[in-house]
Amino acid sequence: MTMAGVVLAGGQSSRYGKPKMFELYNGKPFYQYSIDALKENNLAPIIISTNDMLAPYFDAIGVTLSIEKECHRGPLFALHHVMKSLPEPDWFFVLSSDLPFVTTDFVKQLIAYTKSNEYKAVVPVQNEKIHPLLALYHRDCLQPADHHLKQDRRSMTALLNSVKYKTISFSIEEPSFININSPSDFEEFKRV
Ligand SMILES: Nc1nc2c(ncn2[C@@H]2O[C@H](COP(=O)(O)OP(=O)(O)OP(=O)(O)O)[C@@H](O)[C@H]2O)c(=O)[nH]1
Repeated sequence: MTMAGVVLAGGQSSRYGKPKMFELYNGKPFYQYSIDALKENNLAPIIISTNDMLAPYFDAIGVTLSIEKECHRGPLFALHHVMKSLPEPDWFFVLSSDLPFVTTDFVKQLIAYTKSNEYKAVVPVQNEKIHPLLALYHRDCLQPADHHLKQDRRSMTALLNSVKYKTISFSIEEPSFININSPSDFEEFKRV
């Protein structure tokens, strides 16, 4: 079984006011935290899914850039684009690029559920909230994703509603879910 890591880093960061994936926490850009959590689980290849405007600013050593022709079409479009361009991997571990507290162990815990052939996605839940942007998708999701995008349905939830997926509950203390949307989010979480 082969598994790729996909870091979603092509958003608009409108709430942040500048491209948030390059914000530094302890001297390291946010997107690098996601790469490291995937790399430390030996996932390969590691893909940064982004667009033409942002691509030149990533330190791309040891990773592959996947550049969307049309930008800002959302995470489902990005995942579909990566799955189509990479015929090899069975599974794709998707992580946003705004998760400076994501852990290697969190990634490892989800990977453990891909051993069964029963599920086409493995998605974590915290406090009853589902987190499709820190989740695993099987290659078999490509066809339903294609179908939804053709109908202009762009949400990951639409995809999840059309495949059998496993949810994994995490405690309220799990820090991996802390995503940074605005400068005030960042200030608050640095304090905590
Ligand atoms: N490749 C790619 N990544 C995306 C796209 N839209 C969002 N993302 C990424 O998905 C993650 C979650 O995005 P959001 O924070 O919800 O949206 P955003 O556009 O980055 O920020 P806002 O404009 O403030 O909503 C981030 O890591 C984004 O970089 C897209 O169209 N393509």
